[in-house]
Amino acid sequence: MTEVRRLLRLCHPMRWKIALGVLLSVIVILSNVALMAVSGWFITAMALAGLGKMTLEFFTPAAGIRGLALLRSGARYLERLVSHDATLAVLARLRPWFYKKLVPLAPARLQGLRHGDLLARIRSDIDALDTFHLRILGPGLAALISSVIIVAAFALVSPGVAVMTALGLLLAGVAVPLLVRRATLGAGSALSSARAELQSGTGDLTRGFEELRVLNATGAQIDRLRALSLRLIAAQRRPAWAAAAGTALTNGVGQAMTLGAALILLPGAAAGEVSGPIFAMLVLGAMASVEAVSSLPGAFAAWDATLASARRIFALTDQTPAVSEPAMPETPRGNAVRFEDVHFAYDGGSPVLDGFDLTLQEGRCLALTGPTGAGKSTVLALLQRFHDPDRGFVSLGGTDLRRIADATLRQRIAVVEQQVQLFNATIAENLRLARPDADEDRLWQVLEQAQLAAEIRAMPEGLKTRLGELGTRLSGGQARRLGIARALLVDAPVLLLDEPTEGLDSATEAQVIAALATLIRGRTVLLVTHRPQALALADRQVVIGGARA
Ligand SMILES: Nc1ncnc2c1ncn2[C@@H]1O[C@H](COP(=O)(O)OP(=O)(O)OP(=O)(O)O)[C@@H](O)[C@H]1O
Repeated sequence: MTEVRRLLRLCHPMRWKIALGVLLSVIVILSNVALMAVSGWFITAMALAGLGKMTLEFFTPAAGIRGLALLRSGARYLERLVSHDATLAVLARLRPWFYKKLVPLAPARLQGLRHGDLLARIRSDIDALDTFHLRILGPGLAALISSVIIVAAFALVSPGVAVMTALGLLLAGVAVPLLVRRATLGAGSALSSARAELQSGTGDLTRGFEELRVLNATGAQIDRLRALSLRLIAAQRRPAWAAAAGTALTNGVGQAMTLGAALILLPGAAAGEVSGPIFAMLVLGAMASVEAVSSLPGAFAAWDATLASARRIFALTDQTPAVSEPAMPETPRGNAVRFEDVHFAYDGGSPVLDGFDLTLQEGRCLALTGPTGAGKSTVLALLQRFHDPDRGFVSLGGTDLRRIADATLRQRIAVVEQQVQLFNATIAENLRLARPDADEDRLWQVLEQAQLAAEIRAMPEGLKTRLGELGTRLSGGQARRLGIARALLVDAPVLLLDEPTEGLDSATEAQVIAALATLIRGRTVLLVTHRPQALALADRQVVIGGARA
């Protein structure tokens, strides 16, 4: 139930919109019941008046019927408008909320998750949460409020019919939905995991088109996708069946309520205590009143899946970040880097660093080399404070990283990775991630320094060229140099270079090295590389997992 409380808290800022949606739903339900009841009364009264058995003032009820019909349609339209607006507002709030929660968890706590799984949580699970107030919270409240009003109104005319209606509504609004919920128990987690699997399978297929074609493995992947689709359909089947059966049962209860009202009123009608028009009014009113609870079986069918999605989301956001912000942050004096007796292992694994020492003086460039798996990237990760050492400390300007605020550290350290992360935006936008206020002159300046300006000028749209997903419109060397331009824009005094020329041919490598030579000037640089050309940039080389050079 804690998930429900937490979902309610997330909906809290939208409470007035949600309340307005509920109010409009109540108006729809009540106007419908009133419309049926008044129509029943009116038709019977007209018939009796036609037989000369009563006199009838025609205009008021006829106008009332028209008014109720208009009210019902208008309120239904507004209810849809308001409820969907509230849903979109909730979703618009949930996505950034979730993303903000993820940021401090990256990368340490998200490494175990596949890209597709994360995407599924951001997309499907968050989307599934809209069910909570659109199909569960709103209809549940509207059902409760309108049921109470209907029963109270019936009680004024016939306590017997009121009691029967109350029982009918309890049956259709509580017992039937509980049955539906029982039938769908466990289906929710199957559904959300099938959805996530399909999403990540589709992602693999679209990202890996080229490789799959070359490997002639497209057929197998499509079969996998088909199997995942069938799994999703199978997972959807049970909740769909249960909801449909629930609707049928609810309608059945509605028919029984009609019959029940007639049976209760018959003796009174026979004795002349209940007039014909009142008889028709109550019978049709009882029939229509089941609408108050008719959406609840669907709501309960969706309940399990919604809670499963909520659980998956909260499981992620509840994780504590791998590192915490200092209570009293200090400003590092200078930019020298030191690792002192650093011991580190990834979550319970075997030690990666075991008493590691390193001194990098301010303004120097140190190359870190060593065999694969020796821990070079781990050293860079520790210096970016993605993790804290298990023992020993890492310092910048003489201050332990644990005492430096995250924002200060990000201003001090720029990174150029082997795989430069580019976004499906323009070149200018990709650059301005590093410095949103940089003007065009500044962008061209860093592009010149990164030896990329001429190539971008030759593109028809220049800085406005869109890079495509993951920067696919650029060659490997261009992407690297764009990464270097971005790092130049950060203008941080400390620079981490992780295999910046790996995988490039020697001509492209020479271009990238020239760009790097500009970038590292005057900065404190830790360079991870095996490439002799890149090694030449360094003043000193340290071999990790081997002898000191
Ligand atoms: N996120 C992680 N979780 C668990 N173990 C990890 C993680 N990242 C790296 N490792 C392990 O830590 C060890 C050091 O890895 P690291 O990537 O730091 O080495 P490296 O020297 O940079 O290797 P390479 O030259 O291949 O990039 C390896 O055994 C690796 O499997």
